[in-house]
Amino acid sequence: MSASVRRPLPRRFLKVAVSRSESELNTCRALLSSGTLETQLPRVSTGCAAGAPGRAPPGHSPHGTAGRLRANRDPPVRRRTPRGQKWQGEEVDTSSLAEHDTIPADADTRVRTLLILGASGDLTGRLLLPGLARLIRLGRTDGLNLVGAGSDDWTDEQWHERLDESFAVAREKADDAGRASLQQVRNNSRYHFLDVTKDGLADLVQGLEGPVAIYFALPPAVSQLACSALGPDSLPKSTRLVMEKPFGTDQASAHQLNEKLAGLVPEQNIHRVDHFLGKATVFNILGLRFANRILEPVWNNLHIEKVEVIFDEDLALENRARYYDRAGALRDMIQSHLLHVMALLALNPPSTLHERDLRDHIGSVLRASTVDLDAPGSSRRARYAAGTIGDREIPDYAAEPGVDPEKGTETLAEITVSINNERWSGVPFILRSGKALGAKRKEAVITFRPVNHLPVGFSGQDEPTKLRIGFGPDTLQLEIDVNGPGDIFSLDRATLSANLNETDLLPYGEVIEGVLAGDPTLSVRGDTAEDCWRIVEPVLQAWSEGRVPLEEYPAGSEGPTAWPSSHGRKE
Ligand SMILES: NC(=O)C1=CN([C@@H]2O[C@H](COP(=O)(O)OP(=O)(O)OC[C@H]3O[C@@H](n4cnc5c(N)ncnc54)[C@H](OP(=O)(O)O)[C@@H]3O)[C@@H](O)[C@H]2O)C=CC1
Ligand SMILES: O=C1O[C@H](COP(=O)(O)O)[C@@H](O)[C@H](O)[C@H]1O
Repeated sequence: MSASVRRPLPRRFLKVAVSRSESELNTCRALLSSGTLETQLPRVSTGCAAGAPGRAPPGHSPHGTAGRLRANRDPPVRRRTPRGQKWQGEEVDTSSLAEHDTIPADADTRVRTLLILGASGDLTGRLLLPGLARLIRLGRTDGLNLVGAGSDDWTDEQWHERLDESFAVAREKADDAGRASLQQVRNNSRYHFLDVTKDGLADLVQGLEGPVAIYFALPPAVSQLACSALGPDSLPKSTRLVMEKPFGTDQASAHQLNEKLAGLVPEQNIHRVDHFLGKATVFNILGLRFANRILEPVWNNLHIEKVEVIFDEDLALENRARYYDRAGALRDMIQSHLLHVMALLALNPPSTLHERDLRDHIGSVLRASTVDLDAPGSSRRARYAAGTIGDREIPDYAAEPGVDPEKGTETLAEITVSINNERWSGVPFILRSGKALGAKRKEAVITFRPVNHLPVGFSGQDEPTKLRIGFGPDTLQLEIDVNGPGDIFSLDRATLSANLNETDLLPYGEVIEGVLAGDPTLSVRGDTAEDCWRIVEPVLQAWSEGRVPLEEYPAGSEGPTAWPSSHGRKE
């Protein structure tokens, strides 16, 4: 059985609006610093984008939730507001806002210049520039200047060639206006030859039209050196710093880096990138959970047996030995991305999708999370050997150029996380990711507990209800038991399927749009970045001490046969 449903993807950002006069805002700031905020702060307007889990008046929606989400786009209830634009909407009490949530003095905080460091690198060419190009094509970059910099002595012409290459797909799909915008950004863009680990970065930024966003598309160690080379107060406070993953190499170094960055600009202006937060389906977990009445009441340890977040790739090393052989699957994917997906699956309902509410809730889940190393199978690791994926011959990982086999880097990792709170105590969250697997499997699977009592008389297999949220293709599948076929007393399996809608942007485009608008909702907050390291560090320690064996699997297989998660794919 299969039913297909398509409906608009919720637009999901809530903004604190700048609808008060500057003098009122200054009063707010003064009250905040004097500590009298709670009783005296004037109420400022906020708005909720369509699809945020706000309340529609009873009877407002003729079509259930989807209708309500659509209705929310129309005044007078709420209007959809692109990120970074002003919102005139209903009033909410902002008395819980902490200092970092205050509205900046400069009402026009939109980034004017995007400076990409590492302009010749792989990330820039393959992911950043194509993500940006789509934003430009759709007219969502609003007079942005683009500047490239790097340690290659490139001319502007060479940089323009790179832009032409990376903008090509967007240009093909663009209308006349989109093509003109892409051409304008490209023609106006300049390249600077710069070793960012030495002096010169601050001077370059000072010479650009601000606010400037500096995107550190650099090897992590180089990014850290570049930040260390920047003296306190060397950058305008409105500067945005965009830090790629991995953020530090462990909890202590992430903490140090946080301190360093805090000396440069306010936390609100630091964007630690996790591009998974820019994936439509990942964020759609919130729409699914909080805009539908049926899920939240059963979304807890009374009804859920286990939660799996799986990201099996059929890609192998792809010439990334220099980075990957030092990182491995646990750091590359689980620490950097899957813990956040887990947090979105597990967080309590936030009051709004404002970054403060949302990131507080994400932080709270991660603070409660641990890996219990004493539990058997709480962490597993393996490395691929030679094999075949489709018609591709994959060499043994250990024999790949640039790999040091002695490092014992894992290409497949799995950990079981406990979220130690009232809602999730006792429910295992199994996070797994790996390379060179026979088939892509990118999904979260929520397995429900069996019914309390199955009426006697049914025949056949009673299987647990499962909800699968696919992260590419973006799908939703609910696997349930039904009667038949043929015999009404027998049980059979049915799957209700929906294709989830895509957004207009690529994940990196979503991330960049947040940066340009000064909205850190899709960025990892500093404390959370440290917590992600804290969760995995005991595992890394146990592995480095050889307490967990490094297993092997042939490239193209499902992973080690003894791992239960190697067999969970839906046929
Ligand atoms: N590539 C990917 O798919 C992904 C990458 N990332 C992250 O993005 C970041 C960049 O990765 P990636 O693009 O793959 O790395 P690359 O090695 O491909 O590119 C790094 C860039 O940094 C430049 N660079 C190195 N040292 C200096 C310096 N001292 N001053 C100025 N520029 C310098 C390099 O220039 P030169 O070549 O001249 O040395 C190059 O342009 C990393 O943090 C990575 O973890 C995150 C997700 C995916
Ligand atoms: O950050 C990373 O993500 C990719 C997977 O993300 P996707 O958006 O390409 O699906 C992964 O292949 C890579 O190893 C990792 O560094």
